[in-house]
Amino acid sequence: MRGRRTDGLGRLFGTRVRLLRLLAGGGTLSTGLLVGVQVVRAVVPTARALSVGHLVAVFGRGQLDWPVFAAAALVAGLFLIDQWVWLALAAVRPLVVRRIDGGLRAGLRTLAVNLPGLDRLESREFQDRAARAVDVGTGFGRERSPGTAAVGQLELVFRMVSAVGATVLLATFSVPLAVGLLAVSLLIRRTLRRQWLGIIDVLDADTIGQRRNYYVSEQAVYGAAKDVRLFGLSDWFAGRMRATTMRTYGPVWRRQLAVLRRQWWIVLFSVGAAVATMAVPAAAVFAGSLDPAQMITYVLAGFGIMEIGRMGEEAFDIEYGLRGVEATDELAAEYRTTRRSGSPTTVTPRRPADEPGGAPPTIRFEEVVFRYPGATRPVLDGLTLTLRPGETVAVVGENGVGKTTFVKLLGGLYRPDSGRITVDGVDLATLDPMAWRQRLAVLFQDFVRYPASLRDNVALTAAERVSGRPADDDAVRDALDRAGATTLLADLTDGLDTSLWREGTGGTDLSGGQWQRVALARVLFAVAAGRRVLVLDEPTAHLDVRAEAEFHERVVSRVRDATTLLISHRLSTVRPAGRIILLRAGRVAEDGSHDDLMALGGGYARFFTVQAEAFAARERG
Ligand SMILES: Nc1ncnc2c1ncn2[C@@H]1O[C@H](COP(=O)(O)OP(=O)(O)OP(=O)(O)O)[C@@H](O)[C@H]1O
Repeated sequence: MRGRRTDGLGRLFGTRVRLLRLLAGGGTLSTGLLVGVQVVRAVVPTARALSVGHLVAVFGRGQLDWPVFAAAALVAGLFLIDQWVWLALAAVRPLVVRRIDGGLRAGLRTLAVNLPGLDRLESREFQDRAARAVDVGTGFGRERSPGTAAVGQLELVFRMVSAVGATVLLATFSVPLAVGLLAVSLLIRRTLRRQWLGIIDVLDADTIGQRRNYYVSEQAVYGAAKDVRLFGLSDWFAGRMRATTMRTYGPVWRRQLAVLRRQWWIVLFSVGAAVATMAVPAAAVFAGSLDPAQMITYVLAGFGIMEIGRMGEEAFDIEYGLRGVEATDELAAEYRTTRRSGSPTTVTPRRPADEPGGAPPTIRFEEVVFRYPGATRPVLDGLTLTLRPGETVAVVGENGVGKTTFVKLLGGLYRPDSGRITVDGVDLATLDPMAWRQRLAVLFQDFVRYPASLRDNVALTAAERVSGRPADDDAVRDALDRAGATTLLADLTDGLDTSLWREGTGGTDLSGGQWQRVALARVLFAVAAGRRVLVLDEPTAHLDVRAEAEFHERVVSRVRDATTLLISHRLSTVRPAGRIILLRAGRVAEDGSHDDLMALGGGYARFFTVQAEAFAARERG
């Protein structure tokens, strides 16, 4: 809970102005229309009070002439306008809201994409803020976002204008009554706001609610669909959902009950204000100082003032959406600070890396130490290693020893805590990260299955090859062929144009092994496009035995002019590599050819023997 409401008036005013400024992002025409509608809504109550009073006055003359009809038409017209503005509001409001939210999200997207490393992106702080910034908070069945907050603020401004207009009108009869009614109404509003908005703090502090959505949608419907059916997990999911719903809404319901119990004095004040609104003008009529027509005008003006005491939805819109605006501002400010301070995630362009297509570089890890944020132990702990241009190096080691982490550091996705990584003698930290990455082609263990055509799935990661012109289909076919996906291509009815997005229209899906071949073709295409460091993290994990056996011959040995880094637990993938490195405890424990390491009789030899025995046993069995 942040206690924003106890902050000073200056800050409150500042945030309100910030919300109004957001309206500029809603588009000139739509925002202009919205303002127009709000002006009409603000004017209607006072105009209605005057027009009804006027109608009664002209009616009282006892003649059915044109002034009577004109006054009646005015009252009816105002009634109709009041109805129509709602229609206009329903059309324009969402447009303005979407535009404001879209603009803020686009800014956030740019910010996230431009953060060069993953460390900031993965930090809990960043993720909390990003989640808050794009949260549409459907807690009370109504969307709340920065856009709705800005529009709500505009609505509130005009509700105030409307109340002030009614106050001025009533003040022509009685200043104390007008000012008193306005003061009581504002007090009621302030109290209601304080009472009800506490609920937003309860919802806001709730991260379990987000997990609730996880049980309902993401996992239950798609990701875990097979498990749910095969293991009969639907009751488990439903139970988790019920439990998290109770944890989320239990406190909210208790808070709502507590607020309702405290409404008695608000009722008293409201009834008192309503009685005064009617009794004071009525007394003046009895005293002969006011005629009945004027009395109606002033009574209606009084009720017009009291309208501001009603806390509309806009108060929730403002308060909830403000959290998104604040989170967006905090992210933007933090990003600016990061740029200025030149911290490890700075995006300031530095020395250009060599262009793609040159010779493979010499890469050195010098005493590199790296620990994930929040982790107790370093994953890499004094890693020293040189990758010479054009060599094929296999990296092996137990699960979790840090092989993928090593690749992430090589890609500049994280920076070492100490030590350094050099590229042809130049510290990687001083290179332009984007340019450096254009020299790498990395197939991660958890490669991405892009919802796009087969052609795009292969060609899109070498954007420098295809940007501005259509992908070279021969090069795409060649990459697919080398990845062993020729049969797959032949089987697809639309060839390279086949959409691999099953959820999309006419799309198809592939098996795990087929996807792996497509992902492999992607990095081979990138190497053919000039990338000079090829990294293959478990590239044979999904392949069948024959494809695995052919892998070195078909794929690795045909890679020219690039350094190849192979990470695998499979001996047939690792063994033919010219050099094998065993990682242990965050450093290089063994380094040499297969024969060297077998002769050493250390960890690699044990790893090899266990696998070879298991394989032989399988063959015998
Ligand atoms: N983003 C992350 N944040 C925190 N810890 C992480 C993160 N990614 C990996 N780790 C931890 O770092 C360690 C090394 O992980 P890494 O993925 O590099 O291992 P690996 O050697 O590639 O393992 P495997 O053989 O199972 O693929 C593990 O203990 C893992 O839990």
